[in-house]
Amino acid sequence: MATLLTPPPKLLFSTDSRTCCPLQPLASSSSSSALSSNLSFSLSLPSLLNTTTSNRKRRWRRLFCQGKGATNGTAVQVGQQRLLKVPVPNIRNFSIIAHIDHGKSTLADKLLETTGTVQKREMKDQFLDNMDLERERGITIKLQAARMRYVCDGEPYCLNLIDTPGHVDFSYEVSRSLAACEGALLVVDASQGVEAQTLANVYLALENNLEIITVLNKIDLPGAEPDRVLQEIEEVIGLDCSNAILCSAKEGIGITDILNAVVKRIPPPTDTSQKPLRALIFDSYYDPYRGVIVYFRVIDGTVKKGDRIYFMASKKDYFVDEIGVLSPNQLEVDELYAGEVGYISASIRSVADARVGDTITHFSRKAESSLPGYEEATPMVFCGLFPVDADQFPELREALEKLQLNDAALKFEPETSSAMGFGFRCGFLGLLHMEIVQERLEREYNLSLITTAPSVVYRVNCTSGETVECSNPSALPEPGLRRSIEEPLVKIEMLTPKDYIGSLMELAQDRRGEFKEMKYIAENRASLTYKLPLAEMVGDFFDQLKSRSKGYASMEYTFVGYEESDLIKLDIHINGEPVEPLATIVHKDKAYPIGRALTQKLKELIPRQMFKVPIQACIGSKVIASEALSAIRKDVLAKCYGGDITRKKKLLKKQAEGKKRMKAIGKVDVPQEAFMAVLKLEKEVL
Ligand SMILES: Nc1nc2c(ncn2[C@@H]2O[C@H](COP(=O)(O)OP(=O)(O)OP(=O)(O)O)[C@@H](O)[C@H]2O)c(=O)[nH]1
Repeated sequence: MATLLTPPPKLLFSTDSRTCCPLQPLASSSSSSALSSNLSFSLSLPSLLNTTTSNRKRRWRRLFCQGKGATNGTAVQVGQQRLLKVPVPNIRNFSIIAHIDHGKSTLADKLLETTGTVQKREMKDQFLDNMDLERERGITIKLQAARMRYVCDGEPYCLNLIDTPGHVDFSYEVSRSLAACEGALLVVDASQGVEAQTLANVYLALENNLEIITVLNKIDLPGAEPDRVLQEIEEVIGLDCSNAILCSAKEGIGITDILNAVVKRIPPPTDTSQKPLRALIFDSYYDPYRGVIVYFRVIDGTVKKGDRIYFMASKKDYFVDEIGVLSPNQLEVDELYAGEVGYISASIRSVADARVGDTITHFSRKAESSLPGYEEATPMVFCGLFPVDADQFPELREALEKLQLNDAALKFEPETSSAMGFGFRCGFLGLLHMEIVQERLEREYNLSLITTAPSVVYRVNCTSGETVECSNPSALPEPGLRRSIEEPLVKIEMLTPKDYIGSLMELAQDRRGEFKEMKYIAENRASLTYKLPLAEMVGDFFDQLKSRSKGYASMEYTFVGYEESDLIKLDIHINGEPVEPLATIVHKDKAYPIGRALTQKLKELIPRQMFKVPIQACIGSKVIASEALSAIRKDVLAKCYGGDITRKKKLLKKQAEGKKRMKAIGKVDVPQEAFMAVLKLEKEVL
């Protein structure tokens, strides 16, 4: 067994990136059939390190046996370059763009399978969706890339596929991965047609001057209407659909047509290997053994192992420890050239140092300018995270620090709350990002958490002329110190069948939406555009949109800036004392209904005390809603049956005085369930 665990001969892999496809078993001739055979040796050392020992043994054994079989006569000539040359004109870099659930990941899987990049027995659904969470939710959260080999008209090609996340929260990542490509497959569900994110993603692709190949997916479904949907694409997006490809990713129909179209219609990268290095980072993740692994596309120049590289936005420099391609497992090579896609490991400590969109260049021969489009991650949605068990605070800190290594967009700072103890105020890109982080904390780090209602970042213009950003109502400057408050706004586009237009307009108007435009994009479908405060959207807007349209409407939003608004801080006082964790920033017009709902809910949830407890919603010192929790009363008259009335009055007076004293010194403990229930209510009402 020990022999099986010795590393495989490195010669099994070519070390020239231009010829970096793994060695192929040498069939009787070097014909294209040999070239198109499956990648038997697509394992790299790093990918093996990521597997369990028994898995590793099994994989080594397979590799070893295959290698042995090969040297025994039929297949591989180890050590000689018997490999496919892939010159730059034979490289195609493309991405798949689609609305959520239109079949992007399924199609990516089929492409990998058809090109033999992943063998059928290794195939599990959504191969590129690595995280458990992604598989369970059926959505792509992190980007993945894969290098495929395909022979078209006897000519071998290297196709680099970059899978993109489909959710609006990650549109920056989508835009960067598109910037790394020359073309894109636009996948549209033949039964559903154009949806909000189809449009948003197409616009991103057009901005990046990509060649777009239209693919109608799910034509196997009985409800598929390819002709109608093609017409819709032509009318709404303005793309010529005469050469659109009909496909069923599930049934494997039309997959070779797609691969041929990628080769024939998407232009190859331009060969700018002589220029100083410029490589665009389109993804990065943290590996506990090797530090950050950066996925990038070389735009100009070349990069090789041992080079000293420089990140132009983070201004940090590193030596390249390892460089390779993704096939889709990491496969080490010596050098990568302009036009190619690969990964680098350079002992980088945190993904924040190698952010998506940053440009890699050589330390000694820096490029004149960085690649355009880099943006810092700005969290848009904030919430407080508190451990249910206060002892878990250090674990929560550690878990957040670890997650942050892998997620440059996650921001957090410690927060203390009288009701919930020690916790963190965390910033996220959007609601899905927030849910993912919460779920990963609970699942991967075994923490049980209380989450406060999500809020947004307000800009407070103070009387001193200073502007402060505030995401926490309790940190809002006093009314006397602030001149105005600005809130973030988004432009939201909803695509809906015409039957639900009224109901969605009502929803947007209820949420302080400002109507912008309505257009019919097809006979039965309309697009509604509103300008809406982000704070109104972070609640249950998306759920409401789905339930009011029976699931048929879709939406997409973009941040459009800050605007001054009539916002106030709504405080909750219990027994005359303000309870900070229950304070919220709300629009003046909504303060009354929210105040009423909160006080009523608290009345139900706080246990009765020995004295009367007023529960009030206040704006500054003005009470706008009030409820009273009646006191638990001991029947002090029980024992004086038939007694004199003055005796009874005396007893009642004494009781009333006692209660008054109790009230003055009494403290009401608001139970944790009350906080949680109120936070839930806040999410619903806001
Ligand atoms: N009938 C049928 N179902 C399909 C086809 N392609 C995908 N599906 C199904 O559609 C659902 C969504 O597919 P995914 O590949 O996860 O969609 P996606 O676009 O990657 O979704 P996100 O990662 O969330 O953006 C899955 O249940 C697939 O099995 C197809 O050609 N025919």
